[in-house]
Amino acid sequence: MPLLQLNDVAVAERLGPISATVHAGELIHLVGPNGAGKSTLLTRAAGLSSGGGQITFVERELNDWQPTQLARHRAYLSQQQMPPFSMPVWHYLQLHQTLGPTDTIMLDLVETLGLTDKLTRSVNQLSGGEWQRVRLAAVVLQIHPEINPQGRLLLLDEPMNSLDVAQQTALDRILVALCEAGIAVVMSSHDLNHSLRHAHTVWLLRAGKMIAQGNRDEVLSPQHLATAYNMHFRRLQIEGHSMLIAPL
Ligand SMILES: Nc1ncnc2c1ncn2[C@@H]1O[C@H](COP(=O)(O)OP(=O)(O)OP(=O)(O)O)[C@@H](O)[C@H]1O
Repeated sequence: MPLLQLNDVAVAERLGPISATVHAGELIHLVGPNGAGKSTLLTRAAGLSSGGGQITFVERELNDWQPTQLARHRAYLSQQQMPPFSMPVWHYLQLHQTLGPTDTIMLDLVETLGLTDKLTRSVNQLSGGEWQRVRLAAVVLQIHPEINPQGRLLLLDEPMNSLDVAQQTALDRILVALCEAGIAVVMSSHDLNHSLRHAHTVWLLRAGKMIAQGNRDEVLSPQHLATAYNMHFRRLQIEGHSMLIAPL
């Protein structure tokens, strides 16, 4: 039984119709050119925008969920925005925990994301990458299986934005651990080589339509990518890894 089922989902003329499924523990990368509809699809899947088609989440129509109940089951990270307020990092993180005594888990996560020395700093005095990591910690805490047994789904709009390579790797490890614990993750990305290496499933969008979905090796083929980006890609094998190169 899918965790999330999208049936002919559309948003005015901007998106769709798109049909796709998300299963527990699946790591899905949503890729495609600028304006393809990735953010629009994520807001629909998060229940934050409306439009045509039907979305079922945990066997119930998404429209039927109460916002507070939905917030216990899925977390959503929008694209980077600077904080419009002043508040210590630790306070911002505590606001996002829905259940139980959680300090140890919060501190572990904060350490993994390199934020331990930023806990008392105000969120509006962080660098762009530090604020992005605080926002990521907050949504991970919201659906963390050891804090919130109802957590099911994490939707992330370009989560790697502003993160250096070490922080990207730390986030990859966190996402793998969440998936192993049964959380499904759907994240948009512009880094095709990252998706080729880490995604379980790839959804490739262009102009609001899903042009391919499924196994990363099949979806991220030069043929599909040429359709999506109007560019010629080559796939090379380097030290056992498949890599995409777009010649100039
Ligand atoms: N609020 C809005 N009102 C009208 N059109 C919008 C709105 N937001 C986005 N669009 C349009 O919808 C289309 C899809 O936008 P969306 O932000 O979902 O794309 P995206 O794939 O996330 O792009 P990017 O990679 O640039 O972040 C684009 O043509 C965009 O201009």
